[in-house]
Amino acid sequence: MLLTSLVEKLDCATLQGDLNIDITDIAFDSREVTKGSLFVAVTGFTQDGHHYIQKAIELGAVAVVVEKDVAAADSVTVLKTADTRIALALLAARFYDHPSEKLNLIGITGTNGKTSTTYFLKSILEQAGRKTGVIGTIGAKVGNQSLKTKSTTPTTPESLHLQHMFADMVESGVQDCVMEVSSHALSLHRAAASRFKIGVFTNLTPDHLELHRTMEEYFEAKSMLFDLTTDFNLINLDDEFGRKLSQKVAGYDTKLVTYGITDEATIYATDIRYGPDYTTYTAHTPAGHVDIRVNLPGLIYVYNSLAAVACAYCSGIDLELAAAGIHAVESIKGRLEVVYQDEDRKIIVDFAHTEDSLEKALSTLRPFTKGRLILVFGVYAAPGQLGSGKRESMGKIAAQHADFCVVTTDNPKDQDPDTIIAEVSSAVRAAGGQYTGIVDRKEAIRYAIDMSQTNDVILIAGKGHETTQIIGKTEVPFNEAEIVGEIMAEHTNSTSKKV
Ligand SMILES: CC(=O)N[C@H]1[C@@H](OP(=O)(O)OP(=O)(O)OC[C@H]2O[C@@H](n3ccc(=O)[nH]c3=O)[C@H](O)[C@@H]2O)O[C@H](CO)[C@@H](O)[C@@H]1O[C@H](C)C(=O)N[C@@H](C)C(=O)N[C@H](CCC(=O)O)C(=O)O
Ligand SMILES: Nc1ncnc2c1ncn2[C@@H]1O[C@H](COP(=O)(O)OP(=O)(O)OP(=O)(O)O)[C@@H](O)[C@H]1O
Repeated sequence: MLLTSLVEKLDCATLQGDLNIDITDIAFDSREVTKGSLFVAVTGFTQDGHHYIQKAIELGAVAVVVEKDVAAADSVTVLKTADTRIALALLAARFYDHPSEKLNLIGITGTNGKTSTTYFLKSILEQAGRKTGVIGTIGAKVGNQSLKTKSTTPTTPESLHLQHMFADMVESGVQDCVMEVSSHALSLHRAAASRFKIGVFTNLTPDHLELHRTMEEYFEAKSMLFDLTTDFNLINLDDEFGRKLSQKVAGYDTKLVTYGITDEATIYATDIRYGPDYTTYTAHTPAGHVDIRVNLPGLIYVYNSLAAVACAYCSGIDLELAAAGIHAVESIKGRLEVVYQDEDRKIIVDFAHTEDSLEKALSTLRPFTKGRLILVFGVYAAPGQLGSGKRESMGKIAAQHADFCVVTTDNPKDQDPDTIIAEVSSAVRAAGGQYTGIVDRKEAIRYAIDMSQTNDVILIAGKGHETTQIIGKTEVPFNEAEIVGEIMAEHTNSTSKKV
């Protein structure tokens, strides 16, 4: 594509060089530059792409987009713009011919529930016979086929990769794409230049405050999705920030549809009944009502599946198909997943890693726990005041809702595990909880299993579907379902030896 056509809509100044040159590819990482590329220099958190311009030119870049004044060889064209992350998104969308506009693109944002809602919605769309793409924490998929991505690809990929994925989906005949949109992605403009038919807001509770600093900033970041939607803004009316958002977008051209468990919402649930491993309810929409059975326990799965029903309604899908789609989801990896069960105990793995989700996971399990509720958990949070706040609040929730806590590591990264555990344990103690601290997460799980008795339920919270722990800069394999299996096999062997 000619550079002049690529930058047609970009607000930029030409500092040097010719615009009538052919651009064969775009890169924001010098290591990925190929001959004929346009290199976009991004100012990062740890590095500065402007320092890699020379490297990019050596690898074949013929043009560079910058946001700072830099010296570059006369042989390349240099364009300057105010924000290169925004420029990257606009250029990528143009390069791939605006693929998001050719999809029924549904973006889901919120602190919790994005992945689960995505699972339900994908299943509904497939029941309706539509070829569906998914982009999120579980990777990028078309049907059951995973798209190739780097292991470091975030929940919401960088704009260049995102537009490439959309283009591949369009080419392979995908009609609907369901995508998790993180607040990081919105703040860093990864989704800018994407057009969403539907935007969904699940909820907002404290998380990621190392990036957003205050809840207000976090809310503003999440709200950015609703400036990118064209047809429907679908918002959880029972969430405090959902209400605030619905007031904010009420005057927008995009239609506001709310969901919740009171008939104040456009789409709402009644007759909710909970079982140990399922939930049933009736979903009411302006197109009629339908009985829903979700194969997961708890109110949060009423909300997540109701959000999916609401998307189905907005996409013109028959409500019976929506119900069938939700019923077809047998389980979700790492979401209240029962990884072991015998007549004595039940062991559950869940991705709860915020105070709100931990409280909800424990309260969901409590009514179906005849013995004790034993919690194994860790807290990863930024150093300093913000991090300490998260450790304190999660420790308090744990003490209030679990009968015994085994405090361990989550992803300690470069922070001292003993300090993290001491901070969490002190919050558990202050709230009157029973606990022990064990740094090694596998040993912590073993401790919980060893202390468990008939009718106890063990909840291992924080890692969910993840299969590694990040300790220092190293990713160590850590598959909780397998680890529980190993420990239980050792138990069975030692019991049978005694017999
Ligand atoms: C904190 C954060 O979001 N970081 C993102 C940010 O990285 P950064 O600013 O640190 O980049 P950097 O390493 O400083 O490099 C700056 C620039 O120099 C370039 N560079 C660097 C080295 C080199 O040799 N050559 C070169 O050109 C880099 O490609 C980059 O463009 O910009 C990068 C490029 O745009 C992103 O890939 C990277 O996301 C990383 C992978 C990440 O882990 N992000 C997480 C925190 C994230 O986004 N999480 C959300 C939240 C999920 C949730 O809800 O839990 C997500 O969507 O996954
Ligand atoms: N609607 C909800 N409200 C509160 N907590 C929830 C809700 N849905 C799920 N959770 C909790 O949050 C955890 C993560 O759920 P899910 O993966 O669906 O959210 P997510 O938004 O994709 O999270 P992340 O951005 O961290 O990947 C679950 O394991 C569960 O404990």
